[in-house]
Amino acid sequence: MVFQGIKGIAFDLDGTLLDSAPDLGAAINVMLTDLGAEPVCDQLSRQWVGNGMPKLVQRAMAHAKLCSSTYEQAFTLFTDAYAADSSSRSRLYEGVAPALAELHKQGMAMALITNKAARFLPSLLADFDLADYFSIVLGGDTLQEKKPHPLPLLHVCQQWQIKPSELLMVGDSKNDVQAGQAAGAQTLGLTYGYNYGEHIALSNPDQVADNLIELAQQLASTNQHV
Ligand SMILES: O=C(O)COP(=O)(O)O
Ligand SMILES: [Mg+2]
Repeated sequence: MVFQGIKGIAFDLDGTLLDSAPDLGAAINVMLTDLGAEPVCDQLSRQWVGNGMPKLVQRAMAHAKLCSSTYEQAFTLFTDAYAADSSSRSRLYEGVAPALAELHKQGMAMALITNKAARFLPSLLADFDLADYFSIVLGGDTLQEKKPHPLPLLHVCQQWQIKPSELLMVGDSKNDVQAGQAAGAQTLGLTYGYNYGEHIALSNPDQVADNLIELAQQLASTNQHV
């Protein structure tokens, strides 16, 4: 990896730190079956994740050919089901826990920038022991814009008083890479998450990796922190 001068890291959540698609898919299936549609498999619904919960519900409804006039009801069914259980089927990806612990030990500033609705974040971060790592947590509905817009990343840079070029955006989706590129940040794309079935290399991040295991060691040797 060739990252230089990194003073802070912004991590994406779904598909990057947390394999949350099984719980998202289960809640989607509650919504679909309650509205009289067939449930879908996890492999399909994970391709709908990435642009926030309203888009996830809309993509599921379009697939099931449900009338858009039932959207409000569908959204409530989905969010109620996800609020009831957002973590029992989800798992941290391999290497995430040791990488975050090592970066934290190094004193690296870390933020979470997800497109997931903010109300679901406190319990998820607690359930997976992530809450202490992030000095800033932004959901998809925290600010006026969400990824791929650069605003959340620029907000983090402003809070930390660092230049965008000193921020590393780490994510699994083209939304993360595009937000990073638009902000002027450095970008790391992960190969294992949810990217609409596309390889993350097609979005041209500065680097591509299969996991986070080596990130902490490499940043420790080449960078200073805020
Ligand atoms: O909620 C989504 O659509 C995706 O969330 P993410 O930004 O953490 O990948
Ligand atoms: Mg993601």
